[in-house]
Amino acid sequence: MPRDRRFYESATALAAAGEQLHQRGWVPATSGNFSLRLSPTTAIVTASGRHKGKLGPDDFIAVDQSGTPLTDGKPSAETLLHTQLYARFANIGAVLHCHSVNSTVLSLETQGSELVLTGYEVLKAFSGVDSHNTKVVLPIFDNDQTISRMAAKVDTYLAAKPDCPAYLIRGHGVYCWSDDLDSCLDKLEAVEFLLQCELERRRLHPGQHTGEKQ
Ligand SMILES: CSC[C@@H](O)[C@@H](O)C(=O)COP(=O)(O)O
Ligand SMILES: [Zn+2]
Repeated sequence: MPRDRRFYESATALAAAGEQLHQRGWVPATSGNFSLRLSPTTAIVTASGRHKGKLGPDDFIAVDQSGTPLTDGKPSAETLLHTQLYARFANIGAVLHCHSVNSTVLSLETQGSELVLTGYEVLKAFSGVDSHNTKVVLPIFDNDQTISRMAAKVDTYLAAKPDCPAYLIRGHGVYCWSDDLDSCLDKLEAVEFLLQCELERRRLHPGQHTGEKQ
């Protein structure tokens, strides 16, 4: 597949997003991966092992829906976690994966398989949520170096709960998706804000784990 104008425009947009996310401390030490949909069945994803705050045009690979590379290079080790979202949700155009301190610590400190968020005005940043009184659930999947196995668990969950706004991987980070890159960045910012609020509450009330389902 040739790297066309759409490929390079997408690469440029993702590189700028990576710089911003790195400045916020959400993609330390080459962690994280990003993608944008190129067509109904293809996407551009970050190359594996690159520093996500210093991405250049050669640090991106086009892949098909099964994660097979269509251009030269090695796509992210977690490509399948991106392509499965494009396959499941025909309307989405962007996926961001980050390793913030908040998502890493909170997913480790939460014993159950779900983090329940309620009472926060910022929940309204998620589509379909119109009140702070709503309960929004972020599932937490156990980390697994076999990505296909983790992707299967994520897919089963999302098939049952298609309104899920994002998910956490225990001790690892967060995956977030949306219509386009700008709205995905906004959503990620909302998720990170809410995770920080939950962590602060736990610091204020140690022993009282709020927002946690066993
Ligand atoms: C630097 S450790 C993080 C990796 O193991 C992985 O979780 C990650 O997010 C980046 O992997 P990558 O293959 O570069 O997309
Ligand atoms: Zn990761």
